[in-house]
Amino acid sequence: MAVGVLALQGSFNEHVAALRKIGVKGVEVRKPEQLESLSALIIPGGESTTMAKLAEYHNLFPALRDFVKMGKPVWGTCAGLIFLADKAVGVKSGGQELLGGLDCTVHRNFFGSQVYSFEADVLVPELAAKEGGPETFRGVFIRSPAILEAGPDVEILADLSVPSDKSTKSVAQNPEEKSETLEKVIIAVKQGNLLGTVFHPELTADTRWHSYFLKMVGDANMQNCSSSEGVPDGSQRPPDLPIYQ
Ligand SMILES: NC(=O)CC[C@H](N)C(=O)O
Repeated sequence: MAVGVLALQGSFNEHVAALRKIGVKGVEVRKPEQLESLSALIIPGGESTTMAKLAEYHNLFPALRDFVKMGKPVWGTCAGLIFLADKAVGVKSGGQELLGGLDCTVHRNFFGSQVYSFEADVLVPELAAKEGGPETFRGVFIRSPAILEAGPDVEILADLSVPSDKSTKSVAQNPEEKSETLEKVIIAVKQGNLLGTVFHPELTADTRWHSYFLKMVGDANMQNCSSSEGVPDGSQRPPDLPIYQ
């Protein structure tokens, strides 16, 4: 199985390293034709405006959009999630091109600028159920977006309570702070074969999100095999799944 990692800018090396830890080779993608042989793609965090400009420069938009439309699994982390969303607010003047596909509206810098980056333990029951380990995951939020709205087909995997005045400073300085006026913002979603996390699993030692995505890829491959003509026989077996450690 070949999993691509969009390698225009941002934390693509860290995703490749996380994949290697779970026995999967990540292929750095910089050209449209490289997508043809891939079964899945990770779009890393970084800076979504820059990523869009580079994708435009390398003529990647048509091939990336086709990849999403074909139903191949795609996981966007942070800037990658913004890129994958249908709609983004809080963007630079003049807007920015999005890949689209994920039926969400994201706020590009919901928590504020770099100084308001923070870490917090987030409860992700789905991840714990499928991958085991602790119920929480250490979320690294760097100039993080948040998902403001999600469409009816979007499954919410995790949310985070933040002060309802969106006082980014207090979230950043004390994410565990108890306040009476909290509101929940969505921070991880799944829509069919698309996965989005506003935080950076590739910057932690916990590879459960990568394993979770790889299972989505395995399931998608199985579906492709069983929906192909005839009764599956030995020759139609899905590609071998990665070795989980
Ligand atoms: N860490 C990140 O990926 C930050 C994303 C950033 N808010 C953007 O606009 O792209």
